[in-house]
Amino acid sequence: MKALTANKITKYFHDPETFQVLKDVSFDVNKGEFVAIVGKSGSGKSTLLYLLSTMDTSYEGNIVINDTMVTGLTQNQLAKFRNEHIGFVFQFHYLLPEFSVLDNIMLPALKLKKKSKDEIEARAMELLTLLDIKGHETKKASKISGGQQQRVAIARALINEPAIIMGDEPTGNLDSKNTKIVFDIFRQLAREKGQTIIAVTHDDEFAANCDRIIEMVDGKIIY
Ligand SMILES: Nc1ncnc2c1ncn2[C@@H]1O[C@H](COP(=O)(O)OP(=O)(O)OP(=O)(O)O)[C@@H](O)[C@H]1O
Repeated sequence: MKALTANKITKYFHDPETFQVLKDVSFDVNKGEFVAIVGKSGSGKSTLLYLLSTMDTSYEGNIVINDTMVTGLTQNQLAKFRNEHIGFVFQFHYLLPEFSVLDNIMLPALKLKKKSKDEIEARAMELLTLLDIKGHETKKASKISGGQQQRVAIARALINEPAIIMGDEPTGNLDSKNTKIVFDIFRQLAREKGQTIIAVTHDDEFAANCDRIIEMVDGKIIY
């Protein structure tokens, strides 16, 4: 079963001059697959992930996620779709700095309103334990280290049990011990819960242990 299909994705940037950043990119990702996107700096990985995550809607081609054609949806429809189906871990994790670690993790689930506040808090505490950040839950997000913030962003991405988790260098700020913790969590989510993981990474070992590697060169998939 397909979790995501990208069909003939082409994108241009026009500043300072017109430049084709993605060239007719097509691929599928299966449900429960753990995929790494690799390639040299500037090859278009982050741009592609940004489109797949539905945050950027200016491209040609189309994207289907969980049987929904997301290309063409309105911004309101996309915001709702993202909160329900996609978890994000981006390089700049966009935590709310003045909110506590716990509130940051709980927020997407409180917005979704599918579970009670107590259930959401219990799940957030489980994630804190899993990611080895328990004990920091009442601190402001701005008052913990970069690596801890990264793990809070991962917990936040997982709270709604999204069908797809997308990460741009999800382990970029982490030491090898925490990289392994995060990798193992992703591995387990894909195997046991059928969640699909798509991660842009520069970490060769991380990529080599994924189910599949998608390699980009100059805006095209070559492998
Ligand atoms: N907003 C933008 N306007 C114009 N050009 C851009 C913009 N964002 C990215 N680019 C250019 O598009 C190309 C691809 O960028 P992208 O960030 O997708 O690469 P990447 O493979 O993710 O690189 P890295 O591994 O360094 O993160 C680069 O040449 C970059 O300079």
